[in-house]
Amino acid sequence: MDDLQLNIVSHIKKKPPKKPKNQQPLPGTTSGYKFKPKPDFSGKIIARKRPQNTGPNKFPVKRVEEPQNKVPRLSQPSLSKDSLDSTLRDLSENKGKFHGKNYQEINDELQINQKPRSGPWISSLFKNNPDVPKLGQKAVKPLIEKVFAGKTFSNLNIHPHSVANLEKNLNLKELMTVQQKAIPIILEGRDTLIRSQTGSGKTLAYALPVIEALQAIRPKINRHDGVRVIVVVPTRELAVQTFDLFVKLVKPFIWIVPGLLSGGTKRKAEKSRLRKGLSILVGTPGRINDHLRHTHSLNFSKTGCLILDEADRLLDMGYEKDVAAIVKAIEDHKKAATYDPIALVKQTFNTQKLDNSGNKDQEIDDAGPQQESTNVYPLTKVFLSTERQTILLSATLTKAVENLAGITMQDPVFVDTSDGKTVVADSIKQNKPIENVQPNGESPMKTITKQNVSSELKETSNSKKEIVNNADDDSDSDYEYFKVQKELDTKNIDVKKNEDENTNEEKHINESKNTFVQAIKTAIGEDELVLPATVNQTFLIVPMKLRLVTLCSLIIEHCVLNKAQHGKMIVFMGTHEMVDFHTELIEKVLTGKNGRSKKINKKYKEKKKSENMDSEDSESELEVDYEGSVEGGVVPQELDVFSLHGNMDHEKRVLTFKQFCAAKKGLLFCTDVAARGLDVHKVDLVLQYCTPASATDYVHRVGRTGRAAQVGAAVLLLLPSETEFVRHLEQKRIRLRQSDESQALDALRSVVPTAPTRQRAAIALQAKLEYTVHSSKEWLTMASRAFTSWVRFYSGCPREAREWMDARQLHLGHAAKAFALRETPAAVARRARSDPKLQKDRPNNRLTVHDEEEKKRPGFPKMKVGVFAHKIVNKQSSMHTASEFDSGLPPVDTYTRKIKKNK
Ligand SMILES: Nc1ncnc2c1ncn2[C@@H]1O[C@H](COP(=O)(O)OP(=O)(O)OP(=O)(O)O)[C@@H](O)[C@H]1O
Repeated sequence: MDDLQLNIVSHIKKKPPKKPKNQQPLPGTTSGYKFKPKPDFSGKIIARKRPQNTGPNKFPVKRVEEPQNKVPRLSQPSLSKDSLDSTLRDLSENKGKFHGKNYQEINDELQINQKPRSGPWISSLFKNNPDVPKLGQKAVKPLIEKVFAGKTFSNLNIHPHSVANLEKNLNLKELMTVQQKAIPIILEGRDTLIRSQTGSGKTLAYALPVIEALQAIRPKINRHDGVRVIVVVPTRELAVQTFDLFVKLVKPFIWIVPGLLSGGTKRKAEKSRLRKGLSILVGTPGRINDHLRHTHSLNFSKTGCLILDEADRLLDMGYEKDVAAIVKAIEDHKKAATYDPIALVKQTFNTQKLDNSGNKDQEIDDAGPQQESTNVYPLTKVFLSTERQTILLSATLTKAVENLAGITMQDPVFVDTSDGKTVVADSIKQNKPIENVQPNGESPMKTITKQNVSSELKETSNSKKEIVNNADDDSDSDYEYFKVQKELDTKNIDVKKNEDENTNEEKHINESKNTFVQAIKTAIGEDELVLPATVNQTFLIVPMKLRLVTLCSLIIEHCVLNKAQHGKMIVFMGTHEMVDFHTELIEKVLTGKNGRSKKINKKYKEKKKSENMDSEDSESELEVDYEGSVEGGVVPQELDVFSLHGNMDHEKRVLTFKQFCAAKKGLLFCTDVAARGLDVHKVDLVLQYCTPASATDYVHRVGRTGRAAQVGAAVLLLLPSETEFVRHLEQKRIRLRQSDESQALDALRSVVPTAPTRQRAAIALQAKLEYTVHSSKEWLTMASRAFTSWVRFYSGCPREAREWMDARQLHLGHAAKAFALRETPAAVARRARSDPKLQKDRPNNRLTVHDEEEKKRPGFPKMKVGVFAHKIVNKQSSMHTASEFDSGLPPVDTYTRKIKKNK
């Protein structure tokens, strides 16, 4: 890779390869070093081994006389016969170990003890890089969504206390488009599928009507009644954020109690919270399901509303089993509760009262006299019936969401807010009447069926059993069960329809159902994605070796030099190992602060600044910077660096998120775990350091900026081999502008003022980064781990993404440089293999995964992968999950076994 590498290699006695006699030298091969043509770099010749002081240098450097005591060269170990004998003895006695140390330890020691060569630092940073193509822009007209509706909350006819609370405590006055469209529909009690761009206020669009409907229930709801609303979100941070919003919204209605169940926290505390009772439950699917199995006080018999936020992500992440279990639990608990005649009579009585009066003064309230009148919404009646409303939301829809909608929703409405095709597609034109609960627990619709077509019902129940049995035989999954239920329901509706004299209405329903299906199909089929128009989207094509210095430059430019802005920046990376490594390295090198887990070699900490500081020679100035600034940083210490990924300790994760939200300036390195739903105030730059695996991921990552019509910027860092992704985005109507990569390093000159050019500044910074990484074994291990995880992530990307993420195009030697490593990829991989951390099993994001318990779970043992959607979705999903929680591949041993097998 470079000079240092060659020195290290020289220590390991290698057997010279056998040369066949009279062999002619290969073309492109000189006696000193070998050249090998690389197919990726369009005919360019790449030096595999760099010549040492041979040939003319592009940047002629002045050789400085080497002081004797400054940087000793590593001398070739001379082995006498005796020492060779003892070495061999040692090797045989210690099973491959050399003087009690294994090869890896010796190599690491060499790497750490390796001092920079005296004389000017010769860098290969700007050599042998592939050309950066200039991509022309295609004529793409992005879809635009109007964010604000131009109306106020008082236009919604909601409780005046809510309006006042929104205005005073949340500082929200004007309605957003999605809120204006969705809130009345949700209040009608209709199942709703909502698609609107990131940061467009979807959370409030469902939270507000749900609270409105709950506060209108009389007698007032009691926290011991059981959970009324369940909100399922894919990540813990989003759960915390959503819960916080509910807490703010229920302030005027203190009898409504929201609660949070998110993974990573103590189950005991959550259990006691559940025992006390919750009206609104916000949580991650795994944890909710966990409590369903272990906490008896969790009761869904009165749950009237199920909300699945970021529905596509929930399915992508492989949570379909958990979502199915939650839906099934609601239905089961509701069915079980219908056998309580007293509760039913009470419920029916209350519903009738609401129907008849709507006037609160006449109501009997257990909680005491009422102070004000309330509206009674159809959704309130849903809460008092055995019905359930389902709301699905996302900024991006997938086929899997359509399937989920088909299975879990009844007569749904589709709300899409993108301009030009704003739809509120209704599956029935008239509102579906909400049926009152009958004392026997059946809805009137079913009662009619019972009275009039008893034989039909017999047949139905037989067929129900039959189908359920079949489902048991075939696949025990809850989804199969729901599909069956759905079929039966449709059958019931058909029976009713046949009896209905009004055939015109039936036609009406069918037509409008088609409108809904059509609208969803169009939304998914057209494959068009919408991003806030206020986000300036650009991309930078940067050769592999320059990625790390470019990252530093962008951070300095944005978080340090840019005084006008708030300077909050999010950097998305592929794996959690990368996040950890970059957080520590950037913090150490740029700010000079020590991260949490570093145990830097004291020997190097005590290193003094170079004596050559005052030299006038610009080349040696670079040297000075390189040798002298390992201790301190290059930017002010105020820059706070945070990291967030799924492999972090829960408390640390939540704390980091809150700290980053509260910080005025800051830099967050994260995986895709932060890509969904997170609403961090005033993030003005999103940098995608690793290319996303899909256009959808791109949209959600970019969506962390430019929220609620604020201005933002998004930069996508691409390798020259990844440019196809820009075309892929253009097909989805996303337009990006190419930035000039030559200017991307400009900011570095401000931190290396002695450097005459930006290239020189980049070389100096790269040297500092490399020197830091090679200063201790911990650093080397961390860098190797990050490098290996990235290679695995890249080569394990979903098939669809291979169009732009082709692992065959990678130059791994260059990639190692982007992780500040000077070794060959093979040596890096060897170190990573010897790292015990990588031998561990992958975490799988589940709180309690007891195989035995899993087997006992009703419905799940025979769950088939891909029940929801076709196989590709599942394959992609495993990758999505991996990118968040892990390096992306199975544990090392499985991986190696696979490779061996393939060979
Ligand atoms: N009516 C409003 N007026 C002004 N700001 C609002 C309004 N409603 C919501 N917001 C703010 O808009 C921001 C984004 O809202 P929210 O997180 O609900 O967006 P979202 O559509 O769910 O985004 P994502 O798709 O990324 O999850 C929040 O900071 C929220 O406080």
